[in-house]
Amino acid sequence: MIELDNVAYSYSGAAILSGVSLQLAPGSFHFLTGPSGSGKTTFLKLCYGALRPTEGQVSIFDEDLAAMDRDAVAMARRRIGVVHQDCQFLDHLPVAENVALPLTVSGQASPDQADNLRELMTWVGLTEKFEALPPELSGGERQRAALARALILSPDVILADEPTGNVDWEMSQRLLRLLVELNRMGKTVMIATHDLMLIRAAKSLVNARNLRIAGGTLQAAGADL
Ligand SMILES: Nc1ncnc2c1ncn2[C@@H]1O[C@H](COP(=O)(O)OP(=O)(O)OP(=O)(O)O)[C@@H](O)[C@H]1O
Repeated sequence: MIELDNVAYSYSGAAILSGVSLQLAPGSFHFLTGPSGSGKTTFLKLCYGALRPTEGQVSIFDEDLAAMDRDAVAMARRRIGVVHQDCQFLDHLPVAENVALPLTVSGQASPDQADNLRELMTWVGLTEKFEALPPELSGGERQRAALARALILSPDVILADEPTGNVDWEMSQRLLRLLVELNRMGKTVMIATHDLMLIRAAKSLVNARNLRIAGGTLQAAGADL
């Protein structure tokens, strides 16, 4: 689905990642850990074409990112749901409109999708929050709304950047169960997280591959997780 081959990335000459190779196979489940500032968000951005590698090759759904123009990247992005670390809501729009925003932006809003939106809001447990504004949500509600927005275009791949940041353990487990359920439906999932307890909790639910970024390279995470 997504493949990185010997990828390097630098911000204005400052090297962040080098020699990174990975295949995200259909239906796979990955955790990505690493110290703060090690490059997890950068790695996810390379996976969904928000950044182009300084060296090496990124392929998204079998297309070489280097050969894709903005429209082609935008089309591919519709198949990748991203849960951003900071949620990135428009605070003046009700939660349901924020969740539906990818539909509106991609010109796909239709009456059918109103049902889809309702179903999704129910699935993440936010039926009561349709009309609420984002600042009125709790941390866990924000994270679930961010997940719903990432799913509104029925993506094949879900990339979640700290989806359980700032929520309690019960909510973390609830979010994990939602992501595992999506994986059981056949979706490819990658979760970047600092939360090693979450990774341990996932062991009984899903056969995940655990990766770690350290010293600018991507490695298999140790058995100590
Ligand atoms: N737009 C940018 N311009 C310059 N440097 C950046 C930019 N974005 C990130 N960086 C730097 O790149 C490095 C990796 O950042 P990144 O956000 O990928 O790390 P992270 O592992 O996701 O961190 P955290 O766990 O704290 O979210 C950091 O040193 C960061 O300061």
